[in-house]
Amino acid sequence: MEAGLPLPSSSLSQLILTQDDLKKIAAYKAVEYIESGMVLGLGTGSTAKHAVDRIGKLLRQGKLKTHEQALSLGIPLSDLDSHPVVDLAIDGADEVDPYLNLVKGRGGSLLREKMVEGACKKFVVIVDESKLVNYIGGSGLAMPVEVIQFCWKFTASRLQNLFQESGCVAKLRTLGEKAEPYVTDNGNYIIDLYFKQSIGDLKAASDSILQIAGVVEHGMFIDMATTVIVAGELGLIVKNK
Ligand SMILES: O=C[C@H](O)[C@H](O)[C@H](O)COP(=O)(O)O
Repeated sequence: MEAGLPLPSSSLSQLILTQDDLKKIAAYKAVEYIESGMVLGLGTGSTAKHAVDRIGKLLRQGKLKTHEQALSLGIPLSDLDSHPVVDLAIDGADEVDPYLNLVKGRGGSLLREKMVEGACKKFVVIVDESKLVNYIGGSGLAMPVEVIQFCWKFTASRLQNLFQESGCVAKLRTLGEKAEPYVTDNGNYIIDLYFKQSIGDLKAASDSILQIAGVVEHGMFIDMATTVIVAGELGLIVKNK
């Protein structure tokens, strides 16, 4: 589907939609939350990309206005040093649980996103319905932990031991045939944790992970999302905290 604007929810079931179409529909819906002059936090990934494209287009059309010089897409860039309070962040996620807790970072970005999204007044998450899980880790896919390179095997083993009861397996994230370690935009490695069962209390799990020296940050975004927009075959669902 060539989506210009998202279709009304009732129309979605009459079309064959790809996963990328659903991501675009969720992203365009989130852009409706933006007002001129807001300080925005924009994430990375295939879903957030649609939101960034849409914002760029609206700026170029003059439908959203800013007071600053436009950069490549017409979106002026800043950082938390200059704008410590962000009005609205829009970003994708890898998992969303029923309480709107998230897993992020399967694309390699979690630390900077957590800093920005932790500083925002509203955090709107955009996902297609494949991202919904019953519990964090429930997809069977990775929960990433960013660690410093020094003695990463030691850190990985401590992480795995922490969640032994949940059948945790910790793996260094690698790239390509040579299996070179993936290096984050902060120069760190990522240890991906795979769980066979729920890890239970997420806050307690978070605290335990962060207490390990060598851990920089993890990909659980607990109690941070204020709204989650889910696009599925049957339409759009907006879940609010
Ligand atoms: O590491 C990447 C970010 O956390 C992304 O927001 C997350 O992986 C979701 O990406 P996508 O929208 O491509 O599924």
